[in-house]
Amino acid sequence: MAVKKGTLSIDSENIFPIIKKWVYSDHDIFVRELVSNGCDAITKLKKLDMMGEYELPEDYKPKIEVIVNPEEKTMKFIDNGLGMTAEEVEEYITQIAFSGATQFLEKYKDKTTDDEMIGHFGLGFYSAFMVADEVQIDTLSYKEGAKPVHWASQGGTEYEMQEGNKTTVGSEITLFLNEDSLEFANEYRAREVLERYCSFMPTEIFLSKANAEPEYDTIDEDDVLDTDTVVEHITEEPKEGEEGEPKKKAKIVRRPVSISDTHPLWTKNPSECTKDDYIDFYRKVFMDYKEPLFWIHLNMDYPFNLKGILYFPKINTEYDSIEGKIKLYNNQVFIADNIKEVIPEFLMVLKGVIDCPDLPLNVSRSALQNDGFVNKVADYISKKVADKLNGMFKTDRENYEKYWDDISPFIKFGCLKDEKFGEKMKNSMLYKNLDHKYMTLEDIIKEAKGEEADAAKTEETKAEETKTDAEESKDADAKEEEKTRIFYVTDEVQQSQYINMFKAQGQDAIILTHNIDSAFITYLEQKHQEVQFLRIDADVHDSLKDEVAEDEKEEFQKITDSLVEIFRKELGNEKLDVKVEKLKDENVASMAVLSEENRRMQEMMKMYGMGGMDASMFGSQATLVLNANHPLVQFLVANKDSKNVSIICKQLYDLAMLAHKPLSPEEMTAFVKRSNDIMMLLTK
Ligand SMILES: Nc1ncnc2c1ncn2[C@@H]1O[C@H](COP(=O)(O)OP(=O)(O)OP(=O)(O)O)[C@@H](O)[C@H]1O
Repeated sequence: MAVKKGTLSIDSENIFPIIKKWVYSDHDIFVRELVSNGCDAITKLKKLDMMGEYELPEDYKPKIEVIVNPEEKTMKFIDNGLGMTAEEVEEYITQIAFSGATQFLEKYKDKTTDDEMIGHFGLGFYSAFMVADEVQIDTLSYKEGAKPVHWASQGGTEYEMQEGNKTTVGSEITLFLNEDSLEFANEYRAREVLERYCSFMPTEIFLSKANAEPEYDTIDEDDVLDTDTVVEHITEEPKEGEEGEPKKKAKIVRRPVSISDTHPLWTKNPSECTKDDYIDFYRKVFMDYKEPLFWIHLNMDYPFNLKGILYFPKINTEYDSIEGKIKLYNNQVFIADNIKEVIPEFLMVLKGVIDCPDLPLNVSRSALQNDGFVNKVADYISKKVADKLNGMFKTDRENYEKYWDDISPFIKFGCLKDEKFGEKMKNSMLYKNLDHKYMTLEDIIKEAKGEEADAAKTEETKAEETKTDAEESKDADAKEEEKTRIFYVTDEVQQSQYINMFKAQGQDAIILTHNIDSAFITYLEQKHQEVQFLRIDADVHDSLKDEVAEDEKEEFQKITDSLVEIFRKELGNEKLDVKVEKLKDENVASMAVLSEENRRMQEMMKMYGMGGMDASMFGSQATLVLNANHPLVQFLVANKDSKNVSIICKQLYDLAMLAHKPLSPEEMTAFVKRSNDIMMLLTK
């Protein structure tokens, strides 16, 4: 064939995505593109064989070789696929964005059922020019009588093509790396990139360094395979003092190890995979020594093709980063990690692999976002996750409860982020109560209603007889609006005093200690208008106190007024909120409550960095609750002029606050000193 010169032609319709692709991609993706072209070429050749258009040699072993040569600054990609004729090179390579895959599929679409081709866009090959000054192709087509072709281009719009000297069917692409990209001629760097993109490609991939000294292994003679190259047979005599026959060994050229696992676990039928398979795969892919809690094997053919495995990792502490990793593949070719357009955001805390050949991944990410198909995929994934969790809730409650603390932050995040997921999960959400028993919201509402009814009953029966009709209908309206109050604990240690009081009265609360819970509580209140959540120190629950009898009310008011006055004076705070109650728990002299509304407001201010502002602008500080049943409080009422009044008031106040929130350093210092003073009194 005579030397032929020409000009690269550009299919202008497709130029736009090319530019985007250049802008959006990492430089090392050329490796993925060239290896996947080789895979495609092999797939095509196998198809031709299946269809009787070509006969593969008996010993055909599909493979891609990648050879780096640091001295010559080159990188080669060699495949034994179908190769190209000169016409094909011209058509597929020189016309950028005229993909041979589309034509191939078009031509054979009725004869082959599945579309396993990776490339569709006709752009990948040119990514080589991101790292190479010159690219050469040496190729020999499978077609009878085809002549080898040598093609070279220096990245401009010009190329040169002539007859080549390749003798085996397939293609060899040589990149003459540019000065900025010499790293890719380094074997370790090349391996790193290959492992990143090509670990699960459907063809075996072997990396080597040109002119490297061969490496050898010595193995038992019995283990030698036909494919091994034996360089020496060795007879090992038993060591001195050891009995036995001499051992027959063989020194062989080290067997090449493929970079790719051509049948990754996700491509298998879930019924064929064992627990160990899943765990091994997890460890290998995510380098995580911890065992995942459980997993979901996604396997869908219709209406789109999607396979994958999602793992729920163990999250040890609240401080562990809960960022997961979802690797996205397209026909076993790695595309990217954590593509948030495809994978619902809340699933990003999981680890896993998803292979979806139908995704339009060669377009820009912003286009993905609004793609209806992509949204469907995301919906499918989150539906599957919800199904799995609901299934566990119903049929494997024991394990579900065991995992709950680990998985609940993620599930709650999912509910907040994804309306449909929240809807699907709503009956499988668990809440831990004070006895660390897991309950559903329905159970809790029932329980809370029962408790409220009990507490109110005694009062009602007393007042019932004296009620007029008008009063009764008013009561009914109020009840309509009355919400079921659910108390919760955010810190079991800090709030232990309240917990004890609750427990003593057989009152329950739920434990919500994760960061996400405050947002989740608001979400629950929106979804369940009939309930209201109150932190355990937000109010004195009716069941914790005795009612003041009608005939004692006047006297009680007097006591209250005098206590308010004493405390305000002794603590030097005219605005101090003081409330007097007859608490059932006789061990509690004082406690603090902060209304739920005020506390949420203060927390919000803190979150938005407004901590320095005066909290009282948004509501009062905590209210001091004094137990009128407690002797210390009774002492104060009876002995207003005692010299110990001040010390008792301050100590009661600090003790109440201590169980409610951490004291400031100054408050703590004063508290410790005062405690010592009190002990000194005992010595007198
Ligand atoms: N190693 C190869 N063996 C045989 N044909 C090849 C090889 N590399 C490229 N081709 C041909 O050149 C065409 C263009 O390749 P290119 O990588 O530019 O695009 P693509 O693989 O079709 O699509 P994508 O942009 O998605 O990679 C291919 O469709 C194929 O027909």
